[in-house]
Amino acid sequence: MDQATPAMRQYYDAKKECPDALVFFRMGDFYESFGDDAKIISKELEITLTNRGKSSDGQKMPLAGIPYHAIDTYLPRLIKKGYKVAICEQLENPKEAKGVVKRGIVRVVTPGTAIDTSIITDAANNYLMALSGSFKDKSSDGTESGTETENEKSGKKEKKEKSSPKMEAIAVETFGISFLDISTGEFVTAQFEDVAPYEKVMSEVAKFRPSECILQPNLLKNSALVGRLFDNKIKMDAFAMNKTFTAEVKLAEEELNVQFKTSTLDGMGLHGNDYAVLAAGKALHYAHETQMRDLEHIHFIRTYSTSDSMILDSMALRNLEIIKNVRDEETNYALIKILDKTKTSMGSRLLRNWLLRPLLLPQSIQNRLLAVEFLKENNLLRFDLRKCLSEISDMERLVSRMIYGNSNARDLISMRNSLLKIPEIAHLLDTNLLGNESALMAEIRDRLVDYDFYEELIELVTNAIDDEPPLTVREGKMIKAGYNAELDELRDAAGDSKDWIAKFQADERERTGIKSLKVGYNKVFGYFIEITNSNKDAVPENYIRKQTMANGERYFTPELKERENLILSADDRSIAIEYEIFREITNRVAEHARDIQQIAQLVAQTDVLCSFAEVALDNNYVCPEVDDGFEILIRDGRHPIVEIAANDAKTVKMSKETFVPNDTEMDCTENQFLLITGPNMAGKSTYMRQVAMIVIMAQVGSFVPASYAKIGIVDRIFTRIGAYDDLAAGQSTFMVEMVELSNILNNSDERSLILLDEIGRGTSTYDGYSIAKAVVEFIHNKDKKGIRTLFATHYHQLTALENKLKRLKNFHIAVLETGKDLVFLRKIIPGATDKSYGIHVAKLAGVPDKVIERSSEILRDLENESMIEAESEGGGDGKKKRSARYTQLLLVDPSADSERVVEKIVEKYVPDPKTEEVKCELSALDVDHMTPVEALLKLGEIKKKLLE
Ligand SMILES: Nc1ncnc2c1ncn2[C@@H]1O[C@H](COP(=O)(O)OP(=O)(O)OP(=O)(O)O)[C@@H](O)[C@H]1O
Repeated sequence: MDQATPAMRQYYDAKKECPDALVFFRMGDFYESFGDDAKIISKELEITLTNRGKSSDGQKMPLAGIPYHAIDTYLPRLIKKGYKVAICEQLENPKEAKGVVKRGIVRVVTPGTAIDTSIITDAANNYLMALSGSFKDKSSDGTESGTETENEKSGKKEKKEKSSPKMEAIAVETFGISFLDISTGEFVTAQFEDVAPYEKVMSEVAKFRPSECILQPNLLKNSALVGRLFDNKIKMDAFAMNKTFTAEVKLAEEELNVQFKTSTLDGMGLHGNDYAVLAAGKALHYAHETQMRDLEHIHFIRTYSTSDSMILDSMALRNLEIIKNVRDEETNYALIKILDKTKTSMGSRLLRNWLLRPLLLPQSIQNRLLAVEFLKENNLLRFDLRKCLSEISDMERLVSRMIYGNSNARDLISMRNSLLKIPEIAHLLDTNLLGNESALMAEIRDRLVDYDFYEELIELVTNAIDDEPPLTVREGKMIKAGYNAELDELRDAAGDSKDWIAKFQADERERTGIKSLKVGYNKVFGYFIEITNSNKDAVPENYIRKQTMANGERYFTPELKERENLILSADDRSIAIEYEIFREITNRVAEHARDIQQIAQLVAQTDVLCSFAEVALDNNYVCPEVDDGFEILIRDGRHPIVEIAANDAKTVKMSKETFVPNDTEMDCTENQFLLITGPNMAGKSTYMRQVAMIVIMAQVGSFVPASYAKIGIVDRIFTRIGAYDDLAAGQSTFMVEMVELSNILNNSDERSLILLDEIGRGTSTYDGYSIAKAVVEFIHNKDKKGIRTLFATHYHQLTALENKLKRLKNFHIAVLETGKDLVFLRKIIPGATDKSYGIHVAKLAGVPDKVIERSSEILRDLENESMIEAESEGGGDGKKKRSARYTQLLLVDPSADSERVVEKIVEKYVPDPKTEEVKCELSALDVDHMTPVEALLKLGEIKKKLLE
């Protein structure tokens, strides 16, 4: 290292300071990296690896360099792959004692702290997650391997949850979790106790979708937890715990107090919640460490609890396709995509937050619903509001960029234009709110009216910044004429200089007689006189050669050089002044960060509510009634996604059937447990999901796809749908099913809504059936009031339970057998069915005929042998009973609506005897051997027959 250049030494100093980061070292117009960093960068970015200088052991150093202006292209590629990058620049004080340019780390970029627009997407938050906790590892010797906890007795108690046996091996006793989005300033924290880590942590991860997680070191021993975080592509690292737990908590508390300018965290609901404090403190510390500046826009931390809103765990989010669809994990055909017609990124982010946290208080839900109703009814207002909203930029992120010093003059213009719209929105609301149509919209209006600071900012930016400023601050020409006297003088001088140059060119042409003589300028050579080769003989003696070209020479004169110095120093000076003014203005805006963030939230709310109104109109949704009761009444309910997908398919002329609406009637008395049977592909899962989605939409404050809906508050939705394994946690498909089931059985109560789809199908028929039956009985009898449950099954014998369990009702999805074909009616009707038509569906799916025929044969044998004995209730001949019940279900006793559908389908599909006869006659004709007259006579005969 002795032979290393000063630059190289500085590089290694930076590396020491940030050993886990790839260091990008600014050298002139390039960022360079050396050694192992260079090798990684060259490989990941596919750029050439060269060698430079010598390291301490005399070897050449690998070097990788990227042009500094290309950093925005290359950096995101590394960050998205999970790397941490330290950027080294020339520091403010450029000269060291011996005239060496001093460079050092100016910022560190990591996946969870990136603010660059090239890395993060507008419509989503970018969260850093911090996780602290103690856990008992009972899987080995039964000793606790977590941190010693002096404060375990303290803290807010979450709803106690029982962990499943498998989970106990890694049961967390207490943990703190914090999420920080430094691009918007959003900061939240929570503490949970006595929970199974998978469910709680993973459901928070599913909601916040952090890009990076810093963990208390002991948690890294929890391989199942780490495995799941890894599966979610989250960059993980341990945070430092250099002192005892108590001392670290104290430090975290101090850091938070300094940030929020408080002396105690009590007012923030953090008192005694040591793990939450530790997680929040570490997240904030990490943000400071990477950003290396004050983070004034983080001025508040919200302590939350999972019981503040409906609990939607990772399974519910996945199974109900709330944020992403199951097929390709994208937002297409996910509920969020259908509800999100927002005009601003802030609105889009808020909508996501609302959707992940449906409300529990009927009054708060009612407030949102009334606002949606008001906006839906006032078409002109909604149109005008949405027009205003579409002109508002992402104020949250703009103000953050100003705080980070990452903004440009265009950001100031965007901020000004956005602020200009605020009084317009307030005015629109004011003139349209005549009475008490919507308390929420009135509150938004009143709060918007209260702000007046922005008038001054609007004026400042309007007076100072050009309406179409350049992209980069250092290009100059962003400050308007007349704003700064010195700048105006310098610009005048530059203008004079232009005249001077023009005159100089004219004079020289005359003096030399060279008509093509030209005075030009470029960044490398400055001002020059260009003479073509054919005129070189006429060049005067006082011209000094500067550069040789292919077709001529470039010269300068002492006089031209003197003018050049004058012009360039004036340019430098004016750029410096412009930059100074720009900094002053962005600082002024940043001083109002807090107010701007609050305005941004009000704008976001207006945007989401307008979006709900728009969606309700477009899709014919209705306003649900929401109350504290236990009823769920839905008339003509539709699945919001399948309905849209069906319509989309129709518009592109793919044959997709029209969605068939269905009713739902649930309560905690007679219709607490709906046991749904029906053939494969009939629509059982779709129906169950649609009920849950309507409940979620209603509690979010959105209108719902139905003609009427009344929802008794649900505080948690449990789903057990579909089959998949969790190899990271060492669990088979059936094990996953049972772990989820145990979570449901242990933690559901009368306020829950449970969706169970084909419980027990992952094991032998006998085991599966036994489990399914026991589960039905358990849930039915669990709470005094009963738990609202939708249970789909192919174990038809379970339907006999209707006679035993008073709150259980059988329903089935009707189908119609027409000869060999099966028509899906998609209509749920009371009663049970006992056929799955699995072989029909297999045939539809293209399973070879041989297999289909053989399956039918086996099925016949099995039915004859009665492989699974029918429940003894009812007795009699199973087969006979089955077909009798089936016919009865289709043709007798369906609800009025069902009747209509059945009639329609029968009309369409059941063959008319007359038509059948004609068909037979037609197919028997040998047209090749008929004369035209015979054919015409036959046609007349057929026509007559049909008209009879
Ligand atoms: N009400 C409906 N209207 C129109 N199409 C529907 C309706 N319900 C379901 N479908 C269509 O039927 C398909 C199958 O539905 P679903 O998966 O709910 O059936 P299932 O009864 O749960 O089947 P399985 O028992 O095989 O799991 C859906 O993908 C959807 O396209």
